[in-house]
Amino acid sequence: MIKAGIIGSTGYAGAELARLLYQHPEAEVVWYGSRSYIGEDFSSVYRNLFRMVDAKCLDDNMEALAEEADVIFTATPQGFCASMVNDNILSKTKIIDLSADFRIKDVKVYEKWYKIEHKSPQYIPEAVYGLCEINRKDIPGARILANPGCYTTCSILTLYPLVKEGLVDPDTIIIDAKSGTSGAGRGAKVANLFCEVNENMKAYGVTNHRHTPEIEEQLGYAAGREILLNFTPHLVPMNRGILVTAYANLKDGVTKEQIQEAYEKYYKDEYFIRLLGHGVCAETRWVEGSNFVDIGFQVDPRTKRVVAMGALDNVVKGAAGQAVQNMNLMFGLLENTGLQQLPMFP
Ligand SMILES: NC(=O)C1=CN([C@@H]2O[C@H](COP(=O)(O)OP(=O)(O)OC[C@H]3O[C@@H](n4cnc5c(N)ncnc54)[C@H](OP(=O)(O)O)[C@@H]3O)[C@@H](O)[C@H]2O)C=CC1
Ligand SMILES: CC(=O)N[C@@H](CCC(=O)OP(=O)(O)O)C(=O)O
Repeated sequence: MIKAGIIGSTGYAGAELARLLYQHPEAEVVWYGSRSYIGEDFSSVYRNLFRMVDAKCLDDNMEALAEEADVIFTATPQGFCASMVNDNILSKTKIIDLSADFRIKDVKVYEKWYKIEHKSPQYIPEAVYGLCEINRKDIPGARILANPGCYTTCSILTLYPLVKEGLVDPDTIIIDAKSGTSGAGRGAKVANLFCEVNENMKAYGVTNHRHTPEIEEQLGYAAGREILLNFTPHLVPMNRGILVTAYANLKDGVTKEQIQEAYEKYYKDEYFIRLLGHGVCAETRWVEGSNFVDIGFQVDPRTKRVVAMGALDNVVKGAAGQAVQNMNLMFGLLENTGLQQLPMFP
């Protein structure tokens, strides 16, 4: 059994990790880390796991946890993992970080967009960006695994084959994305109060959302050069779900058949990517609670653009599910072990 510790287990991403790992046949949680609930029953905070999890919340002492765990998940705010990681911890355990601390290779870019000083830039070069469908071969050997963001996972997977195959002009990409409110975490914030979110929709982070450089970096690797794009997130009154609608100019003569072929080339054998085909719109309700990403597209012959659409559950494939998928790869398990939950509906 893989012994797993969760730092930040009482947040939305951490609690989803607890749910998924409870159902995982090859892993057990040995540490439910928290900051505000130390000493309280984990299942009194998350009663969906009442009578399932019989454990008290512990602190966030990663040194002590490293003695017990084969892998530590840090489902904590930006900056926490980078401020804690050290050689001693890494000599004893692996880290899967759900924050952005090790996602961006250029520390100056991280510090500019996140507006915090990176406390351990020496570990950035070795960290592996854990977008399994694209970086699978690098994941098994990782000591520090940077789990991609929720918007970024959906945006990159939706556009990757089109950029990699040179079917679109990468300088024309516009990503319009929507997220359910759990994407903002459990911490109390006025902007996330019921009356602020319910019956409302709004864009935020326009031209400056911190996921922009992460998407640009990864799609830049696919394009073979630096790219700039527009990414506009929106908050919508749902609990879970990310929907990406991405636009790009097609290169001359590119057909919908070529686009379909590109998606199939990269994803036809991917368990977690469901290709919907031309003319089918991805919907968040069909992936809720699962680790699936649904991708559809439509070519507009009038404007010579493609509109590509992706949907995922932000706390599953966008966070905890992808983190477990990465753990499976790091420990030599089948990638979908413990991750075969079907989407729930209604
Ligand atoms: N929510 C989502 O959809 C996604 C989240 N992520 C990332 O996952 C991480 C966690 O996000 P999320 O679960 O939404 O956040 P939450 O605010 O819901 O939870 C944060 C967790 O971290 C703990 N925590 C808060 N501040 C500190 C601190 N200073 N030191 C140590 N622990 C602290 C909290 O403890 P306590 O509850 O005890 O106060 C809680 O367990 C973030 O980096 C986020 O960017 C990534 C993809 C998607
Ligand atoms: C709805 C909402 O507020 N979403 C968060 C992003 C989700 C997240 O947790 O960020 P990472 O994926 O980078 O870890 C935001 O826009 O800041």
